[in-house]
Amino acid sequence: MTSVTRDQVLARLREVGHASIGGDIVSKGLVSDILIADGKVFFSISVPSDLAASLEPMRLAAEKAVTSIDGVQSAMVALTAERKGGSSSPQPQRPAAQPQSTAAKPGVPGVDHIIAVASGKGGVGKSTTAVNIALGLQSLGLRVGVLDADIYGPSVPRLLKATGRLTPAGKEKLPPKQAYGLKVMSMGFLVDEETPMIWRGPMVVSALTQMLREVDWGELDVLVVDMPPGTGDAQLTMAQKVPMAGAVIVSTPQDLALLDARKGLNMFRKVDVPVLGLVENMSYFVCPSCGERSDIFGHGGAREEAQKIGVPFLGEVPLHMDIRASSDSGEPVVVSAPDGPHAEAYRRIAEKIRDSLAGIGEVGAPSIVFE
Ligand SMILES: Nc1ncnc2c1ncn2[C@@H]1O[C@H](COP(=O)(O)OP(=O)(O)OP(=O)(O)O)[C@@H](O)[C@H]1O
Repeated sequence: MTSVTRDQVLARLREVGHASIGGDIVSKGLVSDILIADGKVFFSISVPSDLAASLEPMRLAAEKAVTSIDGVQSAMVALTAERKGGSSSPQPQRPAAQPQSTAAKPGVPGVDHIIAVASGKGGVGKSTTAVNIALGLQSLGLRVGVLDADIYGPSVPRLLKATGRLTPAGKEKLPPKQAYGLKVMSMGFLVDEETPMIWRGPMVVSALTQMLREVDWGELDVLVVDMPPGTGDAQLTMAQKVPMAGAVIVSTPQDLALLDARKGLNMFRKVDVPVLGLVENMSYFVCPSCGERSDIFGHGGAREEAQKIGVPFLGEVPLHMDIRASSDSGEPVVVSAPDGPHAEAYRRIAEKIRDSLAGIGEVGAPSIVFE
């Protein structure tokens, strides 16, 4: 396959412009975050947010121009309001300064509720919790999708045994993969594992908005977004840009993790996304042979923390070999052992989430505009 270069991409993009920006997008310095991986090209065009809707034809023209380069299989282009240059991560717009448009565009047509599953730090079992909650919601009769927004280490493909690649084809919306009845989309389906991490940071917001808008999600009651771990700029920007109905924070009982979880909570509060509650993962350990329970991390911290800060406690999930083994083999415990106690724990959490979503309705979702 012919390898595509950044210069080729820029040369072709010099042919794309719009009267409202007064020239072509390259000369105006509007193109950033160019990522070329395996014949696929991703990049952002920075535009004033109030012009984003009218510049959609320009975005499509840019996509088409790049797709016509020999060796390019597909192009994904995002219009962003971020400035080119500066730090490697997108600069969050402070919520206080950000007007909430009353003429918000619908987030994802056909998707009733988007919920984020987040954690203050990595390795607390956020992705495992996200997929099991998604399956729990599905077992309650809801139509559910999973969007893996953890572009630094997408683990949903492995957790749901949904591997392989997806190739965007021109204007057609990308069909999500299917796993255990869930519709699934992950950056892992689009980008090579070797894609350097340094390229992924700036892509996080544009990649997510593309995965939301350019994937054929169909009709869904709930789309569960597995957020990247942490509470940095990328997460904050994402929480601002995705029209989320609510967030679920996953934490282990360790104090440190709880401090981190509090950061996660504050992040969503800053951008007016309701926190649906806290899940305590790896809450306690039950010895498989003797049945004795050990609170190895100091059990109960999340419940107390939830009470203290006034958010619902959604439930606890034990540290158990079966949860780990089923996750790691791509058969989450809710489907591999649906009658067991762990599946029951996730279903109970899912019930609480379903009930609080019913309370929020569509009216309560923040009106956040895609840029
Ligand atoms: N309740 C549990 N009991 C036993 N193992 C668990 C449990 N929850 C998660 N794990 C295991 O912990 C590891 C990390 O889980 P997972 O990938 O879900 O975490 P994460 O917070 O999403 O991590 P990262 O921040 O790296 O994306 C996995 O091997 C998973 O199987």
